[in-house]
Amino acid sequence: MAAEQVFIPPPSLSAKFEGSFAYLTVRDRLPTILTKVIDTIYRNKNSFLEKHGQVGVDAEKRAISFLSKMRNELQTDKPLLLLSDSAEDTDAWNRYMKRQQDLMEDGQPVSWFKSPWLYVECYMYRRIQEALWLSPPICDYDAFEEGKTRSFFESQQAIMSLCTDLRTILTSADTQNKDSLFQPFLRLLQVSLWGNRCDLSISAGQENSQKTSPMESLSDLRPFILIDDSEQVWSVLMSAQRSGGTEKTGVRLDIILDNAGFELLTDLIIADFLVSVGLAKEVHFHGKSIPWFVSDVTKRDFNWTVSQTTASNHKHMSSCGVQWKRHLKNGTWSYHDHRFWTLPHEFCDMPADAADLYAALQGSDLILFKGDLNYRRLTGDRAWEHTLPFERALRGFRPAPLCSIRTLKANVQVGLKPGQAEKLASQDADWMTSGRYAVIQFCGSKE
Ligand SMILES: O=P(O)(O)OC[C@@]1(O)O[C@H](CO)[C@@H](O)[C@@H]1O
Ligand SMILES: [Mn+2]
Repeated sequence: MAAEQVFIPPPSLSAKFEGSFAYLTVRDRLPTILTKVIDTIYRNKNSFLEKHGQVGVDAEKRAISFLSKMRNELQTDKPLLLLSDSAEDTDAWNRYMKRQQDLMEDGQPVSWFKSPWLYVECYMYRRIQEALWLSPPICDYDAFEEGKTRSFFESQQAIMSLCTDLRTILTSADTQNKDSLFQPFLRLLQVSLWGNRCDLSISAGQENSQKTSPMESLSDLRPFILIDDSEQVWSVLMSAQRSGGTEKTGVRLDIILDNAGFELLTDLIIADFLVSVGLAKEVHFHGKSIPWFVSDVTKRDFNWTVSQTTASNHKHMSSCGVQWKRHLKNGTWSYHDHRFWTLPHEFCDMPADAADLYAALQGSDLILFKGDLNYRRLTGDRAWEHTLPFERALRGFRPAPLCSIRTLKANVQVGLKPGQAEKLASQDADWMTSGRYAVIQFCGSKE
């Protein structure tokens, strides 16, 4: 194979690089998150007692002992351990550890500070789940639920104004003149983008809800969008219109969800808009099968959010909720939670390691990937040159036209113009990790 065809990607971000964002995350933020999980389980002792009797209290102690042991391993950079629960993905996790072990230099064991950041961070959340699965009868306890529901309740004003905006847009929408829908589309896409700032992992669980209506701040936030491929997303939506003909027009849209709370509302809002005006004929939502990165959406969060919205005494919120329940009931909307979304793999591994999911996504016309962790997995969480084209960083992960909708909270970013990163770094040292900047970054289907 000619030399230029051998494409060796740069190293994975890792805590082995002292002082790096990965290092600070593994040293400080992950132990903080883990301690909050332990405290939450401890505070729920009485409810476990009421619900399960003494076995519930024994289970609480058992889970806390597993988690405290893991925290010590993390803080003293011990080797990662094979998973010992017998879940559907246990073998996949343990095979992945072997893969990572084979990549370690000098035969060092895989460990918290020496292995790739993406791997060890995902591994921590899966070990939290292992601690609960090994502690019946509290196996299905979600230690992050309080934070996720609080984020929903404390974003009520923003949610109400967003639902009101949607009803206003739909009341005045001229669905026969699709071009007239471009501006509302742009606004709702940016609302969904900025909804990604409300994530409880970057805040290590600190309250991080949306207080004001995002619609009013879009123009102020516009300069912070470093890449804006909204028009390319729009042209994918319009192409389905032109080939619409007589049958039901609109794309099949897949949204790879990120955070519960306000961000999930923004995703449901734009999905409802696209279906209601005929730009999408079906929407597949993809969430997580276990609690993940503190605030990521699980099936329970998804269903709870739709029900809460429906039950609201705010008329526009409740009418949105009623409509969303209708979409779910008639199959226009569907929810999926494939295991791959809570594995540590880079997305370029999906064709080999989750061929069924990759094949399913190939049936999509447009895939929206929400958030920072999805961006890290799309690009492999590697120290790429900032000007590398996005499709190169995807390394063959091209199931369908896709777009990352992401606020920057980790130091990986590609597809920038020459000089753009240098200018940003001169203005704002932590431009890649503060969440102040964002991208709407598109990659079309393979030529
Ligand atoms: O995917 P999200 O919710 O936008 O962000 C996830 C995140 O907060 O967690 C990791 C840091 O702990 C980073 O990927 C990112 O900062
Ligand atoms: Mn998240």
